[in-house]
Amino acid sequence: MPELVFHTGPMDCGKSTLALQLDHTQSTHGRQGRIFTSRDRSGRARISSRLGLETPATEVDEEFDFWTHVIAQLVAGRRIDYLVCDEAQFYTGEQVEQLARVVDELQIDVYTFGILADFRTKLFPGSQRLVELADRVETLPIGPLCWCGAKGTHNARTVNGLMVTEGSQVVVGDTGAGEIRYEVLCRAHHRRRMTATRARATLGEDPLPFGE
Ligand SMILES: Nc1ncnc2c1ncn2[C@@H]1O[C@H](COP(=O)(O)OP(=O)(O)O)[C@@H](O)[C@H]1O
Ligand SMILES: Cc1cn([C@H]2C[C@H](O)[C@@H](COP(=O)(O)O)O2)c(=O)[nH]c1=O
Repeated sequence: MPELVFHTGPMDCGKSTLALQLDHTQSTHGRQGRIFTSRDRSGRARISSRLGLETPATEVDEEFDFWTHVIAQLVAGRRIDYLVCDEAQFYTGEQVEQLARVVDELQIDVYTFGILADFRTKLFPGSQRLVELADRVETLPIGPLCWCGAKGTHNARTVNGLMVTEGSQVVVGDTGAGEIRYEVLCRAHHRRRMTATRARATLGEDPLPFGE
């Protein structure tokens, strides 16, 4: 049975890497896929992984229609067995519904990848619709750690080093350096706005995971 699968986890847990691995495995076994992304960090229409792998992808903007796109390819005589869809948190609810229709009516597997929630812990619309419609939601097994050593579960946004809880839902960025950056924290430290920088300033150079 074809499936709509949502692979999710916080930033930097290996989603894009898994998307590329999945495409590689499927294509080396003779299956024909199509690759999509939306607002990749690289600034180009590509799936790019922090491990260094990348591959061209079709950019999904707000106007993009998966159903029309796939039908056009099939009508032109091209075969499609599966779709790989990265940064799916940025898709609209309607686009996720189109993906579900592609699975149900065209018997095409759809593998989606994206973060669940934004820096305010609110679900992205695309992710919410995927949780509602997917046949399976898979959480990646390995993820980043909070500075305290606990499992990193929540995405924090920092502006000039300070964690913020207001602003646009979408600001493309990375977990490395930069004026606006992201840091994955455990829930307790996200709730207390205790980033690694703040922990160092408050608790000393080598903060222990207790008593802040
Ligand atoms: N040099 C490296 N060697 C091994 N793993 C790495 C290296 N650089 C990054 N990673 C791993 O790559 C993963 C991030 O991959 P990526 O696919 O970009 O994540 P996501 O799409 O979830 O943001 C992390 O698990 C990180 O530990
Ligand atoms: C938390 C959060 C993230 N984003 C952006 C930042 C990145 O460009 C992507 C996530 O990419 P990754 O491959 O999972 O690392 O989402 C955002 O726009 N708003 C947010 O709140």
